[in-house]
Amino acid sequence: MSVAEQPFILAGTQLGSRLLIGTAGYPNQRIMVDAVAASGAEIVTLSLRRISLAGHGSDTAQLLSSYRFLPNTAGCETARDAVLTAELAREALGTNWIKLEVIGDRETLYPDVGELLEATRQLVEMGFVVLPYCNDDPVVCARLADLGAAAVMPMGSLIGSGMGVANPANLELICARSAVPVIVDAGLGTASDAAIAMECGASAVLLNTAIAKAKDPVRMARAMRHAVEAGWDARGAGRIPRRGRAEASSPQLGLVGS
Ligand SMILES: CC(=O)[C@@H](O)[C@H](O)COP(=O)(O)O
Repeated sequence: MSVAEQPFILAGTQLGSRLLIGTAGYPNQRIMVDAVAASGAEIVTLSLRRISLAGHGSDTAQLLSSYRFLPNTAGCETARDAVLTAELAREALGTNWIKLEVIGDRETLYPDVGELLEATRQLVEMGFVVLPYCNDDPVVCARLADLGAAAVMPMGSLIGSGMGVANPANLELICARSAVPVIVDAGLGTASDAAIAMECGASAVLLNTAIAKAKDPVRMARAMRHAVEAGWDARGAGRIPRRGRAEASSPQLGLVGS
């Protein structure tokens, strides 16, 4: 079944696209808007720091008003900060969906797992739809799902690194076990990385830098759209097993001399 035929259900909402994209770091707003359109994404992330709370000017939220917003708690380092940021985002954007980032290390931007679990617990209790960015660790992902996260968002690799899916074996394990959708978030650098994430069994991918910092962001957004669809279809189609020997792809029987 192709992407178009099989809907993606996230927190009870049916979505046609399995690509979520970030809105930061584009050369200018026009390119950002065109890239978002080319990606086919329905959900865009917004950092609260970039939303105009004053409600004037062509801020990012106004330009993207036809999309579903996923505010994120980028820059938060404690559960307390993240909960406060989520409450402000709900007020500013009128959505209870939140991409939860609680960073534990400023150099690697790795999550602080303890604070992340605590923030998830509190936000779920407060009625938020929580989508936590987390380590590619099956135990952490299971704990987040147990706490009521609507999806888990394990890292492909370090945010902004473009290193792709650093640990496909972990990702396959997470996808095979997860009770909630798995959205691979961060580190994807090009279209093949997005396809690999989907082939590992992810329900969707979230990315920003690979598109925003590409030489041609609109073209890369289109490539990502196709890659996510191709990866989903390939996963559904079932890949052939890897073999350490050749096997003729054309039948040999009946050939003269065989
Ligand atoms: C947009 C967003 O939410 C980022 O914080 C996210 O983690 C994306 O990472 P990349 O920029 O590596 O795609």
